[in-house]
Amino acid sequence: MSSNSNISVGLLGLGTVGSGVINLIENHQEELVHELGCGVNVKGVLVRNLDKTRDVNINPEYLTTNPEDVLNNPEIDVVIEVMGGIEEARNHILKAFAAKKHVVTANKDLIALHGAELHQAASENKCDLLYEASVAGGIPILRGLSDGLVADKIQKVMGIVNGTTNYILTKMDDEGVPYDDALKEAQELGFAEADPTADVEGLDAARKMAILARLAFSTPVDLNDVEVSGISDLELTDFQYGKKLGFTMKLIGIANFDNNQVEVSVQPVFLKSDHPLANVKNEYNAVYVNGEAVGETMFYGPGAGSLPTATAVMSDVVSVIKNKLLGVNGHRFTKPRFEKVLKKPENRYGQFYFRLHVKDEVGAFTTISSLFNQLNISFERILQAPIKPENRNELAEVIVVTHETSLDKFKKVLEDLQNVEVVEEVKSYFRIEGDVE
Ligand SMILES: NC(=O)C1=CN([C@@H]2O[C@H](COP(=O)(O)OP(=O)(O)OC[C@H]3O[C@@H](n4cnc5c(N)ncnc54)[C@H](OP(=O)(O)O)[C@@H]3O)[C@@H](O)[C@H]2O)C=CC1
Ligand SMILES: N[C@@H](CC=O)C(=O)O
Repeated sequence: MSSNSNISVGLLGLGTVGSGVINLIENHQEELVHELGCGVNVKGVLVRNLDKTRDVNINPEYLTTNPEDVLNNPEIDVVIEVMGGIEEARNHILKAFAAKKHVVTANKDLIALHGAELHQAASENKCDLLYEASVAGGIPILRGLSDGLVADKIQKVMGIVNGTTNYILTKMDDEGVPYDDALKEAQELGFAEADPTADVEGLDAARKMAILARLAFSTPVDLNDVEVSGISDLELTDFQYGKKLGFTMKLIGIANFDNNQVEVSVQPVFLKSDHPLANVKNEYNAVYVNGEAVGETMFYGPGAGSLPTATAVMSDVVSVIKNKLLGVNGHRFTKPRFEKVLKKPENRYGQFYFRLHVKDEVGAFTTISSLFNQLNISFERILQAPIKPENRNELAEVIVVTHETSLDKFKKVLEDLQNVEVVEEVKSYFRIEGDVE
């Protein structure tokens, strides 16, 4: 320990999250002292550009472009990685462990890909590795799973785990803001990743769902096991039909575990308007966790942004320091309990929405209905409208809302629709969620 009064931390990164961490350390020092019995100091901050104007109060002497000034600084006990990226961050963290420093990170890209390796390195060096901020920003969801619900058997985790896309979808749906403008706002507010493709294509949410599924189900889910689709090619027409049908569009992560089989996906989903997640707006996230004993729980809060994310980082820093002060190794990684078995499509169920462009001719509708009937997929709702008045006799837009069916039947009917002559084009299709169960 650097001294028996204050504890020193070093940061890798001083952007949106790093600045929030500095702010919290400065403005909540009394809370930290009360909780820990000592203060928390910052003794080194790695940045890329020393000349950048920073809106945080940091002694310029502590800024450096040399990672060794943090990783091998004998005064620093805890390294906080908030620089993002994968390879460099991974190397820095491995070096920090080798120098017997504990690590707190907000980096879901890294944990989703190299979590097992980093846990191993932490264990070998008797160091802590904590990453509460990596999933759902300011919501203490990882601690909720690993502490609060640790004695339960978790069956389902479902939620909105990306702030940027939720912000974009809310703006598009509620205010009709065009996609590009809404994305720009989310970037300006510091919610988006350095490359926002990861947000809008669903990859950021997929990384978080992989981390959640591993922790909730104790099975080694990989990023590759998560089926992903994003929001970048959504059309306003579907939002409009959604409104008519009482649905709200959200990017939803779904992870289920039953009979020791797992399924994890991230996709734009139509939520029925009474679904509790339908009213989670802007950068807010919410995660449902269903456990065998506890039943339904919901975790809700800001999923991105400087101070909310810094709160999660600092909760880990406080845990690590408490472990240090108590002289215990708080590294809580346990090997997965269950071998990974992915659920087969015939055992996965959902309700679906299709938007079809159909040739407006006699018998077309009967042909389409028969494709669904052959697979025993029944309809909950059907809407039909001409595409444009001048095309009245050529194409009609048909919206089909099915009852629940298996994923293999959904895939089969989708293929059949794409191959039948009366269907000019399958314009879009989405999963629908009615209940949390
Ligand atoms: N923004 C958010 O709301 C959330 C972000 N996260 C995660 O937190 C991490 C940080 O995100 P965020 O703060 O938004 O990112 P920013 O892009 O705002 O900040 C990154 C910081 O790291 C520094 N940096 C980046 N690469 C290097 C490098 N190679 N060498 C030295 N310094 C480097 C930058 O230096 P410089 O300032 O000189 O350019 C900058 O200070 C990411 O892993 C992100 O996924 C997690 C939850 C929420
Ligand atoms: N880009 C992420 C930041 C937090 O993890 C998001 O928008 O959720």
